[in-house]
Amino acid sequence: MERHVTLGEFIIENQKDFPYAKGELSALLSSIKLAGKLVNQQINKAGLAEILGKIGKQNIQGENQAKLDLIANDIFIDTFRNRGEVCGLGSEELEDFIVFDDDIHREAKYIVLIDPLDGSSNIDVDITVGTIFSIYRRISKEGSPVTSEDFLQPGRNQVAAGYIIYGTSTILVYTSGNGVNGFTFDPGIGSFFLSHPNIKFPKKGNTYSINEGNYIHFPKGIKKYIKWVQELDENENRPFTSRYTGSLVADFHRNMLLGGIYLYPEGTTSPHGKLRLLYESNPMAFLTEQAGGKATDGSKRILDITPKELHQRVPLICGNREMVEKAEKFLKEG
Ligand SMILES: O=P(O)(O)OC[C@H]1O[C@](O)(COP(=O)(O)O)[C@@H](O)[C@@H]1O
Ligand SMILES: [Mg+2]
Ligand SMILES: [Mg+2]
Repeated sequence: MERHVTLGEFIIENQKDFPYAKGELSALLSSIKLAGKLVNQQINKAGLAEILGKIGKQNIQGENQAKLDLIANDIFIDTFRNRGEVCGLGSEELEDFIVFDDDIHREAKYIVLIDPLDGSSNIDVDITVGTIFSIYRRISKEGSPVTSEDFLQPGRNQVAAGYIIYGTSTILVYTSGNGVNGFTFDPGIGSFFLSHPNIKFPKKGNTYSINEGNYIHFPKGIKKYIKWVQELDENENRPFTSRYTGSLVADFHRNMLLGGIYLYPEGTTSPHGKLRLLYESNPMAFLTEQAGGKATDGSKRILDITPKELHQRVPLICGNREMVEKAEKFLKEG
């Protein structure tokens, strides 16, 4: 019988990829695995536990926070606070960075940025949502105060990134710079098992994911790209298929497995698009590149953008390399 590898075993087995590793990154990935299980449990019973709906308050982005946004946020903060791998955290649901300033955490090496619940508009209608995470090694010396510089590193410095998708099944997908792997949660056993080894974008894709409801606000190049994907050309498998769920994690996961492109461009009403660089675009860009795809803001590599603030937004175009380059070409021509 084929041996099913658990996520825990896989993390330990792959620790050897990190010459300086003393196990903290492995422990941190295990903390994320634990928090993911706790969030999954809440989501699965959301309709029964009166944790659907909004809390009647807005987060720093001006979005009405869902109860599950905060529940997921608290689960991750408590998990990191109770374990010693993280010295600082940034979250979509928190106005500012959190620094865990106590004897244990002050010596910790890692900074984590999270989108505790991605696709919040889909929570109450039972459509797939997710959690997105991004991990950096701090720049400041262990034991010294954590600075904003530790948080505002370019995406290319990420040591690991991934997401947990709470869909038909719950899957944790991550990279630590050595390919992308996916692990499916078996609720009967309570463990994640390797189900999607070494994920790569298929050679060709023919799915595009964009909120066409914003069409009038899009730059000319994006409007032209949408027209182009909808034209008939059997050689190029066009027209492409449109798929957009309103959950970045869900659209990204599908496009990475089946081939496709996700676009959230800038627009007249949102000059920098909607998605946040630190806890949405950077982790997805790291995964994209590790799976053989491309991720840009329309011209610049996402991972080379130097962040200026925690909730900074950037346009995101990511997916099959060929498809992204086509969109960039239309944008350049304008
Ligand atoms: O409704 P819109 O404007 O198309 O935005 C949908 C996009 O916004 C997001 O919901 C933003 O993420 P949050 O739900 O974490 O705020 C993405 O998941 C999704 O792709
Ligand atoms: Mg999000
Ligand atoms: Mg969110």
